[in-house]
Amino acid sequence: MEIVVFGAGSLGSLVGGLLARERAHDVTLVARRDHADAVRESGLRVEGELEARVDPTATTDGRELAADVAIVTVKTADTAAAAEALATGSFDAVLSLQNGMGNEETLAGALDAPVLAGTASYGAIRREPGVVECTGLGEVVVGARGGGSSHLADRVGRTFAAAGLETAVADDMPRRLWEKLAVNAGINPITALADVDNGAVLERAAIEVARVTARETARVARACGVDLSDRDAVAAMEAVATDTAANASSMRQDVRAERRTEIDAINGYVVDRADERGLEVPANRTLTALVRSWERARGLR
Ligand SMILES: NC(=O)C1=CN([C@@H]2O[C@H](COP(=O)(O)OP(=O)(O)OC[C@H]3O[C@@H](n4cnc5c(N)ncnc54)[C@H](OP(=O)(O)O)[C@@H]3O)[C@@H](O)[C@H]2O)C=CC1
Ligand SMILES: CC(C)(CO)C(=O)C(=O)O
Repeated sequence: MEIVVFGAGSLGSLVGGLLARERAHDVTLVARRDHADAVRESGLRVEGELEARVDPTATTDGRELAADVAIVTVKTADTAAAAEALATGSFDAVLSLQNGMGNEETLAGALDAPVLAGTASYGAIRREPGVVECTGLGEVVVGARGGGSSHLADRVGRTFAAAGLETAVADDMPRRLWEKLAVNAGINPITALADVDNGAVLERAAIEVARVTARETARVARACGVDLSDRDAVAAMEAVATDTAANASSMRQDVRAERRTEIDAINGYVVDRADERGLEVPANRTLTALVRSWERARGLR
């Protein structure tokens, strides 16, 4: 398969690197200049939980590309710009592996190609130009963004699995996206604001905040017509906090690097959907306000 990875930073370099192993697929990374130059000069090194040395094509120009599938791995604030660039190209399918909500809608609004939904629970950090570390093994889940079966999702899922990525094809993507949202809503802002590893969310008072946040998210999901119980949302959040106990969440990494976070697409999304339906979500509202204050104070919004 010909595969474009748009936004090859941490996750995109890991997924693109794994797909390029043994030249299984023809992978093009769309990356920033330093990373693209390093990959062109010396290839891409995957280290950590998985190891590989691969030679994908690398470019800084995401316009007018063509491939079987484009995988979008930019941060949520960059999705609209990614969609605009991808709209100049030609793809059989476009797949978002981003966290947060609204990415698929943004992509679908700008693109003629069908847009698939996805989640990734692999952990990745781009350590230096040309080098990405896999900080945790996980799974990629792909499926039709509205739920149901999809031949395209089956094809993309088979491609990922054949390249050795742990992959599932799901017919309940709306529920899975809301469950992942509950996980990120519970873990990310707490770890970012308290500057702690994911495992600390399970301790003392933090766990109550994380549980309430996940429950509120599940209630809003149900109001949006998605069958996610409070119990499943809390269980998913606690399982991920346990499995990734030693990880620094992506929002904590953003705060440490003084970058704008994905709060708008995570807790902020829960607040917006709750407001539309007259629901109270005080934990999500408080966490959103705190992270936004931090961003505002640094001129990031
Ligand atoms: N990292 C992880 O372990 C996981 C991440 N995710 C999700 O995946 C998404 C990506 O996260 P992550 O990989 O950590 O983020 P990164 O910031 O590491 O990667 C995104 C990369 O895309 C680059 N980029 C943005 N726009 C363009 C463009 N137009 N052309 C070329 N490059 C571009 C960014 O550059 P710049 O920074 O200069 O803008 C950055 O290098 C997020 O939604 C995150 O929540 C999900 C699961 C795990
Ligand atoms: C699953 C989790 C919480 C892992 O750190 C994540 O998705 C993130 O950090 O954004």
